[in-house]
Amino acid sequence: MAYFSRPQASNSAIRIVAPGEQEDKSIKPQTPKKDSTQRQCRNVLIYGSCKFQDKGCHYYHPSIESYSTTPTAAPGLSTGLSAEAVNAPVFVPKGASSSLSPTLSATSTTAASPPPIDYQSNDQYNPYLSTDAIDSGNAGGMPMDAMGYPRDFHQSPFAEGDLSMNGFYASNQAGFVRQPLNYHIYTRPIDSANSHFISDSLREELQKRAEATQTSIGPSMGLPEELQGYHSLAPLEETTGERRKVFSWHSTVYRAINAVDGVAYVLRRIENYRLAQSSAFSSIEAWSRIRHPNIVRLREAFTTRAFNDNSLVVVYDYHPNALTLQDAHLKAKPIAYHRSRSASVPDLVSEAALWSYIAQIASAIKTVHEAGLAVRILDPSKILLYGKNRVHLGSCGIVDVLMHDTRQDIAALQQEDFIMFGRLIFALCCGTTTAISSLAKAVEALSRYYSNDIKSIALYLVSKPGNPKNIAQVLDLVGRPRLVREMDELHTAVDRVEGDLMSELENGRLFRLMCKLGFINERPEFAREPRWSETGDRYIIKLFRDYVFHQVDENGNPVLNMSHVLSCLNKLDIGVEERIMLVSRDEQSCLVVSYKEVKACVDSTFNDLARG
Ligand SMILES: Nc1ncnc2c1ncn2[C@@H]1O[C@H](COP(=O)(O)OP(=O)(O)OP(=O)(O)O)[C@@H](O)[C@H]1O
Repeated sequence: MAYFSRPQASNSAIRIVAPGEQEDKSIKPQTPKKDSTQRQCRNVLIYGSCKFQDKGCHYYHPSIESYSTTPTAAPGLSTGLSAEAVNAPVFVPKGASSSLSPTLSATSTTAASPPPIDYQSNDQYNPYLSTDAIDSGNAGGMPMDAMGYPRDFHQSPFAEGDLSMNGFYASNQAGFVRQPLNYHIYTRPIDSANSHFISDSLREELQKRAEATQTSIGPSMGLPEELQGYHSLAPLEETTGERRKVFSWHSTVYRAINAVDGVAYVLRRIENYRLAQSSAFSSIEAWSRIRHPNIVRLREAFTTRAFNDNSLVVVYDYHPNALTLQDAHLKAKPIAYHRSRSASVPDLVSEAALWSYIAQIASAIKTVHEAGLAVRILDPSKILLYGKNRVHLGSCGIVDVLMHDTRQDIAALQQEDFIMFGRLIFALCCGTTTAISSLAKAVEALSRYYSNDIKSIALYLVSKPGNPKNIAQVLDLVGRPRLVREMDELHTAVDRVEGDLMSELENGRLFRLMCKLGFINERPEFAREPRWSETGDRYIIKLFRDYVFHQVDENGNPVLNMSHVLSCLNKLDIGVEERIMLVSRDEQSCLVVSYKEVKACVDSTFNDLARG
C-alpha cells in the first residue's frame, strides 16, 4: 500500500496513461509541461516496474533499489512535497501482513519495514480520472481475467479442471503452491451489471407473486383474527356474482399466514359443514403425504366455529397469482359452436398447451391412483394454472371428507376420474363446461379445431368400455413423442431458471458485503473514539466507500454506474491484489491500496464490531 499526500489543492486533471495507451483528449492537464525524461513513469510508481521501459517508454525509470524507504530520499519525488505530507501517516491494514504495522503509523517507513512506501507528488493525479487505468485489470498484483480468474491461475499446469478440487494452484517465485479453493471466483464477466440479475420477465413474474402474497384482495371485515394458528385471513375470490357449490356446500377461499412459519397458505372453507364422525378425516392424512408437481399440496384440515357456523377448513399450499383453467380458458363466451377458430378467439387453448395439460394431469392422476386414492374433483374451476402452462389439481381431498358417508368403491371412483378428465378435455376444446351435454356436437366442435389424437383420447376417457380404464392406457394415447417433448420442455425450463439463478449467484455474497460495509461506515455512536472512521482501517473503508459509490465525473456529476459498483464489490469480496487509488474528500491525500488490503480492513473492523 502506498500513501500519497497532496501538498496543495490542485485541480490538475492528468490521467494515468500507460505508455502506448491513447490519452483521452478531453482531459486537459493544467500543470505546466515538464520534460518527460524528468518525470517518473507512473507504471514504476504503481506497479513497481514498467514493462515498456526498454520498449520506448520515455519517462524516467528509477531502479527499485534506488528507492529509499524514507520519503525524502525517494527519487523522482516532486519537489513540491511538503514536510507535512512527507510525515503523513501511513495506513496499514490490520492483519494484512504480519510484517506491517497493525495501526496507523507515521513511522512505518523505516528501513526495516517492507514493502517500501512510494511517495509521489500528487499533482499528477486527478483522483476521479485516474482510476480507469488502475482499476482495469492492468494493475499490478494479481490481474484478473474477464472470467474473474487470477491470470496466473491459467498458467498453472494444474489449472484445467482443478476447480472441482479442494484448492487451486497459483504460481509464485518458488514454483506452484496450493492455494485454498476460492469459492468466490465469479463465473461471469465481473463488469456486466446485466449478468448479475435474473431476466426481466422472470423478475417481473416473481415480483408479482411476492406482491400478491402481501396484498389483500378484499376487505377482511368480519373474519376471525386468528384461526388454528393462521392469521391475516384475506378472501381470494370476488364475492360478487353467482356462488357455485361444491356438492351441496358453499365454499370460500382465503389466503392466510401461518404463525409458525410465516408462510402464506390457502384455506378453503366449507360453510355449514357438520362433521359427523372423525373417520371422515382419515383420507386427509393420505392426501397430505402426496407430493406431486401437478397437485396443490394439502397441509391439514380442521373444523371450526370461528366463522359463527360449523365450517370445515382444508389448508393448501398457496400459489400466488394462480388462475384457474376456468378463468384462463372458459371465461369468454362459448365460441366453439359459433365461430371458426381464428386469432380473434384467443382464449381457446392451443393444441400444444392442451397436450401439455393432458400429460401433466395424467401424471397427477397416476400418482393419486397409485396411492389408492381418487381425485374426485377435476373441474376447470379447481385446476390452477401457474406459470407457463403449469397445471395443479386443486381442492384434492375435500370430497373424501364431504362424501365420507356415501361409501364408494375406490376403483369405481378412479374410473369416474377418467370420465371427469374426458369432460375437462371437451370443455377446454369447446370453450364451455356444458359442451359434453351433447356429445355429438361436442365431438364435431372439437374435430373442427383439434387433431384426431385429441378426439381419440377425449372419447376414450368419456366412454364406458367393458374393461376398466387405467392410466397406463391414457399415457399410451398421449404417446411417447409427446411425453418426451414435455420432458424436453421441462428440462429447457429448468435450464433457463438455473441460468437466471446463476446470474443471482453472486448477489447474496455482495449483499452480505454491503451489510458489513453498512455496519462499519459512519458510526457516530462510537464516541469513545470520536475519530473512529477517520483513522486506521475504518478510514480506508470510508475512502473505499467513496471510491465505489461517490465518484463524480469530470463535470462534478455523480457517477451512477452499477457495473463499477459490482466490479468493485466482487473484487473486494475476493480480495484481489489489484490496486486502486483512494482519495480523501478534500482531495488532499490519496492512498494506493489493493482490494486485498481493503478486504483485510473490512474483516478486521467487522470482527472488532462483532466482538462488541
Ligand atoms: N392453492 C391456491 N393458491 C392460489 N390461489 C388459489 C388456490 N386455490 C384457489 N385459488 C384461487 O382462489 C380463487 C377462488 O377459488 P375457487 O375454487 O372458489 O374458484 P371459483 O372460480 O371462485 O370457484 P367457485 O365458483 O366454485 O367458488 C380462484 O381465483 C383461484 O385462483
